[in-house]
Amino acid sequence: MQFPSIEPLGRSQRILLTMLPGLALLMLGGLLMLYQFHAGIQHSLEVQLADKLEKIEQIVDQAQRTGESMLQQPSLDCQLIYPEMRRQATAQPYVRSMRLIDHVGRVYCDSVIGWHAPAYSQEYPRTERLQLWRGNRLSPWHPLLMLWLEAKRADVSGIQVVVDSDYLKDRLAHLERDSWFYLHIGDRWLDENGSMTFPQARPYWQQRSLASTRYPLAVVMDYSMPKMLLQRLGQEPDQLILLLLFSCTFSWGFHRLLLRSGAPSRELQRAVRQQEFIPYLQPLVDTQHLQWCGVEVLMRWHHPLDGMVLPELFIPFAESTGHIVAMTRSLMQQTAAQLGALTLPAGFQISINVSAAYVADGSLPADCAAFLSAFPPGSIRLTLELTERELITTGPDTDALLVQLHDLGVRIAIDDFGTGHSSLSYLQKMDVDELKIDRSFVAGIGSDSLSADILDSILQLAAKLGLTVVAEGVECMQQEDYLRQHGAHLLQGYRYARPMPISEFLLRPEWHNRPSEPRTRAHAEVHP
Ligand SMILES: Nc1nc2c(ncn2[C@@H]2O[C@@H]3COP(=O)(O)O[C@H]4[C@@H](O)[C@H](n5cnc6c(=O)[nH]c(N)nc65)O[C@@H]4COP(=O)(O)O[C@H]3[C@H]2O)c(=O)[nH]1
Repeated sequence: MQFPSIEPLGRSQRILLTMLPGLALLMLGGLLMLYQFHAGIQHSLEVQLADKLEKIEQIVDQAQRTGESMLQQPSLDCQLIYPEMRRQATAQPYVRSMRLIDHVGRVYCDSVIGWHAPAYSQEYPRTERLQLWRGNRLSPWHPLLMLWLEAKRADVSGIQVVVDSDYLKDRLAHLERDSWFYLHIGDRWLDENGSMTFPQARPYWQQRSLASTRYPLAVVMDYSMPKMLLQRLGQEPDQLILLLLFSCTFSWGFHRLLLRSGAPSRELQRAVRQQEFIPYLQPLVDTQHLQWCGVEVLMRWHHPLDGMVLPELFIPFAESTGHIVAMTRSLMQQTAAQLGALTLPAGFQISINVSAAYVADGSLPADCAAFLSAFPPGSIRLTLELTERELITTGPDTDALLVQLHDLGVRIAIDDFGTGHSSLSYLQKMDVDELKIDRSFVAGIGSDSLSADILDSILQLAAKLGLTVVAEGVECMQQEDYLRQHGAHLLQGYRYARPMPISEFLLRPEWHNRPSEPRTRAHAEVHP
């Protein structure tokens, strides 16, 4: 058996230890997730910047093409060119108006109002290729983009192409919150609402910009990475939920691992300390009246992880390592504590399995005395069942021990009689009171003639030696009838009850409602 183990840690220490790896995983996963989100956001911002810059460059390209086409006209005399200027300003997308500037720096032809009266005319700066204006005479608060194209000809200095800021702001607009785009030209900024502004100085906000390689302009973005990360987390909660689930599962797995990490021997010691080996009782039934007149105490391991563990999975290991002594002592103490407080029927038999290691240990008589002292003197019949699983060393020491035990009123039974090769030699060398016929022989009743013959022989032998015979594994009426007719004294088996916890045993009416008078007589009759 693989022994599950719980280290001797306190509950809170265990919980903390269990949570730590989960928390570490959560933090690591969280950091990885944030890193992934961060990289995704950065990439998306770069893509958006590039996209907006490209769209704004397309607008400026269009304005430049329109201006250049005007400058290529053979004559730039205003009266001749004005209809074409007007037509171009109307027909070309994004272009709002155009102005031809003479070498003095005055507007002499405007696509909106035609040729200028000198009073209206004004000087325009002709050095900046691109400028952002807050507005002009016609719409003073409506920002405009001015593109200056110098003409390499004698009759004109150049042309100014005006682009409405509405087209630009539309290109800057986007849906995401927590980021803000600007068009930056010279020392001026146009935001996505179409206002001339400066980016606000906000704590924790960062800026990225992408400058055009063809024009003196840049698209700038103002953004808050923490806010964008939170927003992304809100948009994609499934990753976080998955991470949480994974961390919890990891913690749980670690918890299981922690519980299973001890060595088998240490685990048995721990289980003894925690009183996880608990007594189950299976009734012994007298063949005369078929009434409950005693119990066999059977060990169960109530493991906190694996639930109820049957003895065959841990007893052989416990016997080979010697832990069985402490385990049986604990079982005896628990049984005495729970049954000793009750008023049991007189002569109530309590059979306990005892391994060779306990016989050799030397503490057995004292433990039996302590067990008996929990009950009124003479009220119970303590029977120790010695199994043949391990060889019990016979000799003077064992003889002395058996004398000591008999002096205390303790009876000795040989368990699983007939299955091992030393059964008969035990009978010869030890002062035995009871034989327990193995359930394999009982199972053969009615079907296997060889088993029935062996069973008959054991019953005859026991009768000759004056020993009590207990038959285990009685499951049906045929077996019960046979055993009653052939001289067995006590019966044990699923026909009457399976092993059960003491609390359940105490609730069973079978041992409460026994008529005391016939029982006592029967007892006297069946027990030599
Ligand atoms: N098929 C069948 N089985 C029945 C029937 N009636 C009883 N049994 C089972 O037969 C076993 C009787 O105990 P055992 O011969 O002393 O055999 C015991 C005993 O050798 C050992 N054991 C149990 N408790 C202790 C203990 O406290 N100390 C020691 N050293 N060994 C123990 O483990 C063995 C198995 O114990 P359990 O699993 O409790 O199995 C018990 C019991 O549940 C039935 O009608 N049909």
